[in-house]
Amino acid sequence: MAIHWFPGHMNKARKKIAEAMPDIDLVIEVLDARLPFSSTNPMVDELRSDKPCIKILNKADLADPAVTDQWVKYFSQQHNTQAMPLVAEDKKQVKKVIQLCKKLGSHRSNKKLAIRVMIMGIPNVGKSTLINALAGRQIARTGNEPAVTKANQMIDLKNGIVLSDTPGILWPKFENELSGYRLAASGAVKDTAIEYTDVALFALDYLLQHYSQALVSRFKMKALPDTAEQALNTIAAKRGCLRPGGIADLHKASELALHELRSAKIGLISLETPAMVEGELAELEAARLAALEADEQQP
Ligand SMILES: Nc1nc2c(ncn2[C@@H]2O[C@H](COP(=O)(O)OP(=O)(O)OP(=O)(O)O)[C@@H](O)[C@H]2O)c(=O)[nH]1
Repeated sequence: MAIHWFPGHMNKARKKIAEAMPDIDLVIEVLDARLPFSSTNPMVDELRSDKPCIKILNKADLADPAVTDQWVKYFSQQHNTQAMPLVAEDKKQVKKVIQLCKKLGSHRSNKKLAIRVMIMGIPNVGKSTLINALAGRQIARTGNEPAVTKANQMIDLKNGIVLSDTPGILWPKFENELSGYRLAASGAVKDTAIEYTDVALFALDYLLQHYSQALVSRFKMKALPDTAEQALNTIAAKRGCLRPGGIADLHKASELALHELRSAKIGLISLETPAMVEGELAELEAARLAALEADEQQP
């Protein structure tokens, strides 16, 4: 089941979070380590205001560790923010999250009270998996389809932490077209949002630029393809994705390539770096200013 984020839904989610926030001591934002910028929603920082926040780069087992390090440094520079990579089912790592929650909540005047934590994030980043791991038992349902977390659960972990569940679900933002493609490539948004083959071509183009050796070796390519189209055709040929008459079945090859990307079979791949995202944001801002200027010059 997928959430369709109509403006009504968005306003309702936002209102619920805003109402719950005064009773929250600490926000945990769960991000996808492969695309920490595209899997965030700026509303998290807006709604938490000056409350401390732990940004969890979840699914770190699928991401490029060197790039994840860059993201941890990037987020750690933000106001009242700590960042850490995580594999949500790794008990040792989850213990560290609990310790960090307690440390950040130690400013509370009454130290006997449990720290009240809200877990926030877009669908499918691993919020429920993390909640279950923090609790040490099955509390929230998990699934690889977006939007299974149920509303309004208060969970006493009996370890000094009380979790407020749902109001934390936000929608991915699509202001930046590239973010939309990255979300689709990672499987975070339903494939129907953008044409499947387009997503695969986007991903292959990115892999050719940043992880070409991993791509060549996974699909046993004889030479580095010049273009994403060529790469997709090679994958179709190598993996027998053919239609009657020996024509390449590009839809099937796209499905296969994306599946292997998402399950890290091609390698540990991050879809964006802080430098890349900052460059894109600067370009967007320049385009916005140019459009404003052009508007002003209209008679
Ligand atoms: N590889 C990997 N997969 C993970 C990790 N954490 C969660 N997942 C998987 O990601 C999928 C989504 O996890 P959920 O915990 O259901 O995500 P959610 O954010 O609660 O999703 P909604 O309920 O839609 O808001 C599931 O298939 C999980 O098994 C992780 O650290 N690594």
